[in-house]
Amino acid sequence: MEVTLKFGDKVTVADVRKLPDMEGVVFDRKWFEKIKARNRDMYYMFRDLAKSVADLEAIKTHHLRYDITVIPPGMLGSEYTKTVGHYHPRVPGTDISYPEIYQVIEGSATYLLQKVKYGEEDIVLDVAVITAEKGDLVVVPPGYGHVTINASEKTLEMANWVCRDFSSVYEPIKRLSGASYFLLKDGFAKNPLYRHIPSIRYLKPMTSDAFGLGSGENMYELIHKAEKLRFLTSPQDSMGFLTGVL
Ligand SMILES: O=P(O)(O)OC[C@H]1O[C@](O)(CO)[C@@H](O)[C@@H]1O
Repeated sequence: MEVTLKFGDKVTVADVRKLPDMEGVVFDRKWFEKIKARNRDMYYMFRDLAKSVADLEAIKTHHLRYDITVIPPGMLGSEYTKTVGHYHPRVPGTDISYPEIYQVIEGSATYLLQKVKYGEEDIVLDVAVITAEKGDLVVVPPGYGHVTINASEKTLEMANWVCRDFSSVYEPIKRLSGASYFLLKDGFAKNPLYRHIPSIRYLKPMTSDAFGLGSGENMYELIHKAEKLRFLTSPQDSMGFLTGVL
């Protein structure tokens, strides 16, 4: 059965990540092998949303994309449900990778952000964990891979703005069977396949006023102040801001 979202006047059909898509990134492998054939839905991605034709034009002109992702609560065996996780490629002609910004619309999200040594993805230089609630914002700065975990009992609905000109990079996280930490019922557990993992830095999310939004205002509205999203498409011009977000 199709899962849909009405945004503006348009109804969008979800891209669905199913349990077999989590192959290789789940902590509890025994559980995964037993259950993967069930092919159950894990999360729903509604990509490239816009409230009007004019907004979509503006979004495309600024090389942006606005997505909503819905992650129902649940367990992957002993691990909390999560996204597969990925990195972003570098902006052409630079050594800076594309950043991203998330906002929680409903529920609670645990964002795990990790920076690895260039060319040695099993050596982690920094790990930050940010728990965000409704209205909170989290910027994924250049150089950080990210996984979103729903460690709550409610459905998580979150939005992201990101540059529309690239595809995410999945291979390093898949090859290492997940991110550097897994969130289990009794806390974070290190992924033994990484050679070096630092302790987690627990950080706070940004609030909407950091981007000139009203309290709890949806960051979709930033399309009407698109200069505030320029750091997503030309991060090399906003490194002062981006190096200070974590
Ligand atoms: O690509 P993954 O790791 O499954 O994560 C999905 C999320 O990433 C995005 O592609 C944005 O980075 C969203 O559409 C979605 O929230």
